[in-house]
Amino acid sequence: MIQLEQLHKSYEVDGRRVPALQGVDLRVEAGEVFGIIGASGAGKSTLLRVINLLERPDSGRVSVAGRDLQALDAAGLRAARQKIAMIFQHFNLLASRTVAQNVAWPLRIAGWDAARIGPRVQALLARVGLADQADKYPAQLSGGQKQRVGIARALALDPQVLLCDEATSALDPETTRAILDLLAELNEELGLSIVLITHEMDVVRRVCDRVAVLEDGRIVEQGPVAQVFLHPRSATARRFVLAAEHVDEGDQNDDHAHVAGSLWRLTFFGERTYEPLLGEVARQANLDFGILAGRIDRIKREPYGQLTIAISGGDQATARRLLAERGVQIEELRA
Ligand SMILES: Nc1ncnc2c1ncn2[C@@H]1O[C@H](COP(=O)(O)OP(=O)(O)OP(=O)(O)O)[C@@H](O)[C@H]1O
Repeated sequence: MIQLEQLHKSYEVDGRRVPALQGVDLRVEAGEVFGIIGASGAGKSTLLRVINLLERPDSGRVSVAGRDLQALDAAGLRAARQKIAMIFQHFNLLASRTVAQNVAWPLRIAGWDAARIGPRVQALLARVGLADQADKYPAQLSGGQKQRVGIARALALDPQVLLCDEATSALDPETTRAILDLLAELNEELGLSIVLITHEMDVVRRVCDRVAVLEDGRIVEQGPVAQVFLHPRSATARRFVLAAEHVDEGDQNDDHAHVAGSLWRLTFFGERTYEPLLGEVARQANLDFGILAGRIDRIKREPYGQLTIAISGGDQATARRLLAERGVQIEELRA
């Protein structure tokens, strides 16, 4: 669906070239929700804006739905962009227009008849839960409602791709969740491919299928969210995961240094997460364990659990075998 090859982009700042993208290769499949996570200045916005050529790369190829965007003339690019919609952190609504007029905007620009615009706008507003807000002005709406207007406007011309530029960063946690749920529904209902950029791993965990970690204009890690979230390989990915878990690694290491026994990190995935595995294995292997840290939650819809335990006594080899047989992944943090 989206294929980016060897993208390079730099900006000129005070006579110096500042690199923003340094050889990015990325493929997003049709119907996928793809997250790009990175710190401030990593190049996320630049990368997102290259996908619809709002930003032209210095070199590299951009192809969307099988079309090479750089080969299109102005009219061709305008047509292609109708299928690549975008929503923004600060919503970018027209303050002097009503909600309905904001949503109608792309339809008017695309030359729709007035008679078709009204029903289309009503249907879009109903879909995002704003059927009764059509005549309000943006200033009269909450942040979450403004983003819903942004989403309705983005969907107006039936896009194939939705680019989300930190779309929930200005929202509180509850509203963030509601907007992410809406995006997930639209992804499923419409088969819409979504690319979102964020600096929050929790956003990735809730909605994305795959994620790429961007650092200094380069992708340092990418893969399915479960893999990157539960077993991050790069220092950057690890930092984002720890931030999402509200864990201070230094404090945690200090705490664990005072605990006797072996330290294991266990990862459960899928429905097994809720089974009473640990007690059963401890009894069979005749060992004692204490839980030092842990979390049970979901990655998109899949439950997972990750527990750090201290083990003493018993038969560790048997415990290891029994856990592995039950699909639990074991990392030995300390023998
Ligand atoms: N229009 C511009 N002119 C000059 N430099 C720019 C411009 N846009 C981005 N940059 C620089 O390019 C680099 C990447 O910026 P970009 O905005 O893509 O990163 P980001 O990961 O989206 O950061 P943030 O989360 O802070 O928005 C940074 O060094 C930034 O200062």
